[in-house]
Amino acid sequence: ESILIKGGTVVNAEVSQISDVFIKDGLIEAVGPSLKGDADTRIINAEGKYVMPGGIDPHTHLDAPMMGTISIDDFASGQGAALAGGTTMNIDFALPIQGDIAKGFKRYQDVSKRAVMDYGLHMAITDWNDKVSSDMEKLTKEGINSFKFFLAYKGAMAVTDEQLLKGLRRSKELGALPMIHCENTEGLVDAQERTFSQGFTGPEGHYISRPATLEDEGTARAMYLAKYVNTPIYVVHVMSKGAAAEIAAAKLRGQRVIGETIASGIAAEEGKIWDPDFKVAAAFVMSPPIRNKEHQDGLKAAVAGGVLDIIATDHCPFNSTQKRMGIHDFRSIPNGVNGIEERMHIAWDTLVNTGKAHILSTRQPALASGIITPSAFVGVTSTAVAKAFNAFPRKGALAAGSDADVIILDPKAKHTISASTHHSRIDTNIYEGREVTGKVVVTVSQGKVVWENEKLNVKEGAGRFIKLPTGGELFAGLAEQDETAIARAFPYGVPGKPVQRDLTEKPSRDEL
Ligand SMILES: NC(=O)NCCC(=O)O
Ligand SMILES: [Zn+2]
Ligand SMILES: [Zn+2]
Repeated sequence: ESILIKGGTVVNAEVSQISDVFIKDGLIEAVGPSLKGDADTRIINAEGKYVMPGGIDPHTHLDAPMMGTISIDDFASGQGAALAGGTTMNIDFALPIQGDIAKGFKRYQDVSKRAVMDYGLHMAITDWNDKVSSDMEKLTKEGINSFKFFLAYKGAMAVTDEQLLKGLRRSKELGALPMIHCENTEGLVDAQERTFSQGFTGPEGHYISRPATLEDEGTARAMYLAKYVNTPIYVVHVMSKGAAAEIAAAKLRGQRVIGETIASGIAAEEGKIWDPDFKVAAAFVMSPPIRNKEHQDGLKAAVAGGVLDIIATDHCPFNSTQKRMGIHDFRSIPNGVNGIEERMHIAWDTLVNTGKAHILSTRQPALASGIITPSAFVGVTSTAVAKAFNAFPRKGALAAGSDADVIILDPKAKHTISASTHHSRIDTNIYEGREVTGKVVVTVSQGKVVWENEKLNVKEGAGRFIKLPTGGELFAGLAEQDETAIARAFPYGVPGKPVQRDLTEKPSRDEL
């Protein structure tokens, strides 16, 4: 089976130019001008459209057991939604079973059998003991190269600083990337109790009890601990401008930090969590919370300026019946919003659709209003993810030899996002009624057209588990030592050796 996409503007993270793309047997065979196919090649005309690597969403929770229920999209429905929105690979967060990561991995091997597109897995670490530590190594051999730590959800998934430090050290030893949900665990509990006792029991209580300061602190702390251990680190779902500023500061002091924001963080309508209709308000409950325009503008500027490297979704959908578990107490509303289908459109409409972007070549700090180019769009939605998790250039590139995960986006096509037409199983949509310009009209996954003419054509089980290797550029040249070792090497006395002192002489009473 082969496909020739002709005459589109082919966009990679570094460059875009009018070109053809020839796809054969699941791979990109050639990218260049005036390509010819085989006798039976299907030809798709892409003139006036953008041809881009399929999106990679590194932050999803499909079939995820959380807060006493399970997220409503499984691998089939969630990935179907992804493909309809131009995302051709996701990296999902596998969760342990009662702290046991080996058991958790087995569960995800099972539930992911329904996959309709390629996927990878991260593993969350919610407890610390010798078995977790040794199972981490086993999982890296199975194709997991990242471990997630939550500094929130006390009493459930949260880790202490002590556990985090051990986890950071072990991750580094294995060449695996630690990913952190950054909030101040104890501060949240304090704020939730105070908020609830003041009578804010509804969804707005969730927002009130998660001030940006607690996210900013968690972000700074996680990054300083990563600096201390001297490991690369990935900050998930940055939702506050202060947290983005902390990431900028860490990058400036030379840390290897990858900052991720999410579609809802930059573009969900602010204030909806105060809606008098519980169903509407509860749909917006996620952590850290969706913040106001000031934060959203700060996050967009951080993306445009290269402080935040990736736009993901944190797609963790719960139906309105599931959200009602917290009807009397916001602390019991399952946390999570939709986004896997909307991300590419929301990011394009929010960050590229200005007209001005097309004449600018790269991301520049000067674009502080949050405008990015089509190339930068590909960077933050696909290539940077592939690079962070060592899947590049198999994924995240339109180049000979890469997997044929390709999308065609029509920059003129408009559509209105709605729960009545989306492909996720969730019965609400936080972008309900929003019109976006720029639409993915064709999605090619593993060399096959799976989305065209508004129709999905997918097969359960077709998705492959992409094993992600450890190490790579993020770890290259990284000193093995943590900061105590660096201090030990300080050039006084004999470098690296404890100082020899005469300890026989006791101090006199007067000296004491
Ligand atoms: N973000 C959220 O509210 N739900 C999913 C779990 C997480 O990423 O914290
Ligand atoms: Zn999180
Ligand atoms: Zn998440």
